[in-house]
Amino acid sequence: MHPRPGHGNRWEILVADDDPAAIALLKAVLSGLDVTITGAETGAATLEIIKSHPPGLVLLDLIMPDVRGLELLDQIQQLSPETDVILITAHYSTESAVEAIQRGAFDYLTKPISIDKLRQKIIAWTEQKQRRTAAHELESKLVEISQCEGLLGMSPAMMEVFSRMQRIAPHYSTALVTGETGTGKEVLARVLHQLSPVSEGPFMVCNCAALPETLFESELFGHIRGAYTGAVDTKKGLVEAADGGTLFLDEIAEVPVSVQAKLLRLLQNRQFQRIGDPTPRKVNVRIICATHRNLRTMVDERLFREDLYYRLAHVELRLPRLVDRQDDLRLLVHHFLTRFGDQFGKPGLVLSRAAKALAWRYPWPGNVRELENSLNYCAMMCRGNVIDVEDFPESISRYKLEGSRAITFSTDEGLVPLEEVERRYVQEVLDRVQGNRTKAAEILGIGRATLYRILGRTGRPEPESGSLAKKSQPA
Ligand SMILES: Nc1ncnc2c1ncn2[C@@H]1O[C@H](COP(=O)(O)OP(=O)(O)OP(=O)(O)O)[C@@H](O)[C@H]1O
Repeated sequence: MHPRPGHGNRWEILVADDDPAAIALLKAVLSGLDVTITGAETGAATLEIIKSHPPGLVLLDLIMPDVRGLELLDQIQQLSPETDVILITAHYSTESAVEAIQRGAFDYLTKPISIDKLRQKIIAWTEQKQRRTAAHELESKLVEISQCEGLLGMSPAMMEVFSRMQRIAPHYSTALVTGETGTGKEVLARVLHQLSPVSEGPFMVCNCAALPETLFESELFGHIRGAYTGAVDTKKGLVEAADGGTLFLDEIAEVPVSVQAKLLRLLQNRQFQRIGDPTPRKVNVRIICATHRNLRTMVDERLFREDLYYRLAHVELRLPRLVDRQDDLRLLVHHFLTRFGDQFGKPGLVLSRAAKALAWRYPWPGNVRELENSLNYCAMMCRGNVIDVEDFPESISRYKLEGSRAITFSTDEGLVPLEEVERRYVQEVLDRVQGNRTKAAEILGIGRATLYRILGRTGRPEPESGSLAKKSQPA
């Protein structure tokens, strides 16, 4: 548990001292600060308070009647790792101060205590504690959201997706998930289902691209016996199977135009008919559709019904390309390397510097799926537990630096700011001189410090690329 500020945002401090006069004195000295102070005169009383109501800080007298101060320090830390301890002793010795800090004490003070010094220390502690608590809370929220059912991400773009998803999940009846191939649309659909009120119900997947037109309708809506040649039995479709849960229609753009009207009826009224059966049926189902295609363009080309498009586009979640969220790359690489390291019995699997540089500059057109498959391959191919450039599939390891990468000035979201263009150009020049920063700075006519500043702008870790040329350039 993370001790929180006590009443009215005041931090709680416990003074553990066998001398009641010393407790009273410390209470008086700290009375003007934004803290609440309690006292304990024995080790046992101290531990009782730590167990029942852990304070943010303990001012611990090293000499207690029933237990050695350092032992008490250990016990406090075991019971409440987030509680800080400042040790107070009458006799200063460097060894005991060092030992106290090594054993995890936050600070060390000797008697007689200077009132000014103590107040300064407590003020500094409350400020630091405030910062640590805020950072800790943000971090756990991020981790919790990022790990939402295996949909990893911590980039601003993914944070925006998570935030939208959390707002949509309780209320949507139909949602559209868009994004390039391999960006995680199906994973997102599963998370949306998990977050929705029907999470206990079934999650049925229909891959619209995998079904021939003739089978599509029957697969989706079912049929009755004798409805057509070969329909020997009455069969429920996916729509009915998903009743009480979610139907995921992957590759919705591939739904034959002939079936789109029936799909619209399902979306509008939750009504459908089995093939050959005139009775309309009702279902209680949430529908999530996904596509990597631009449905708007398909509407203009009359390949997709406009009314169906508007019904779907009403609630849209768009997943960014992997290349546009490089902050996630490190997270995903780590995740997949851990997974495949376990799978192939190669714990502690890592990328060499050159491999890292390659992974960071390769555009990953197949997005997370391509990254996952490639790292799976690398984990299988590498000899020890270090993956090098040549362990990557050839299409990636032979990815040429020179001339192969056009600097893109726009992303899916639109044109990019000048600062980003500048950063990309600097990266391009750096690539062409095989990571030689002095040479790159010379060509660009800027100092090395400016070059570092420009590269550092995204906060993205820039692996050293000096050794890349040797390892990753095609023979
Ligand atoms: N954010 C993520 N965190 C962890 N794994 C992910 C993430 N995004 C995608 N993946 C993994 O990448 C692979 C592809 O994901 P998914 O099938 O959801 O992509 P998709 O966008 O539906 O692809 P397609 O358009 O080709 O159907 C899956 O194995 C999935 O587990």
